[in-house]
Amino acid sequence: MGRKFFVGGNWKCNGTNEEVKKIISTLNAGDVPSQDVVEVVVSPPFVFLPLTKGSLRPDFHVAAQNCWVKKGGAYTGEISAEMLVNLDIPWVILGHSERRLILGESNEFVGDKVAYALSRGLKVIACVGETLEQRESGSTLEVVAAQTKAIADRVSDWTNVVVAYEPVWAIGTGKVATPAQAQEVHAELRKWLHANISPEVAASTRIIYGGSVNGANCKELAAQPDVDGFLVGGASLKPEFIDIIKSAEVKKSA
Ligand SMILES: O=C[C@H](O)COP(=O)(O)O
Repeated sequence: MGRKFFVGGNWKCNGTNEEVKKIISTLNAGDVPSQDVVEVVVSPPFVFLPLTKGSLRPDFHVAAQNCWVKKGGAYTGEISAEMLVNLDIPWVILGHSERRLILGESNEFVGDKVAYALSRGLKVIACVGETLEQRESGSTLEVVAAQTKAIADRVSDWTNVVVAYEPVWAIGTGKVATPAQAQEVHAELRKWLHANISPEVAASTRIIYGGSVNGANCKELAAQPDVDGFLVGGASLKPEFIDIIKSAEVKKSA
């Protein structure tokens, strides 16, 4: 089953109103492959979601960077899945390592969030990935399997899930995983999905890579058989994001 290349841009906690408008106009002017070749989703901070949704080209989609774990209510500072649905925001990023590590989101909490967001009709970019310490101690696969299992325990339909493998040591550090390192973990994750969910889910679920992806390293990473796209942080704020989207062409010609 063909997996459409997926490029997500996670703007994280960056941008002013003016800067966001500038990023959007750069994206809108970008010459990129068609939607048949690549799915593009950008994720501004919550406050810029309406502006982004309202002015972004129609072939690019929008994601929130997080949402609450259950129905909204007395949860000060949170944004519910229902609110995102109400604003017609189709995607949400969940389990980003910055939320796991800085805000203490556990595997189970992330799993609950993924299940709830899917139940409300959102599509989810679910992030997994090991720290440097975990990699150096040889527990990378164990860590990403446990993170994925917590989601799998709560989710039966994977149609609307994209898994983002983001080694924490590569995020925002300029220290990108080598294509071989990324391929190794992606292949293992796919094997895990095959053994623990189904061959169909393993074959159809997109596993994207995140961590210091830029215009210069994206093509080599995209050429790896189990790399189905990217979740881009820093470079998604820059014009080179267009080059990263274009790396989808590598897959087309593969
Ligand atoms: O969500 C995106 C990742 O955290 C990657 O961030 P980065 O491209 O700035 O390393």
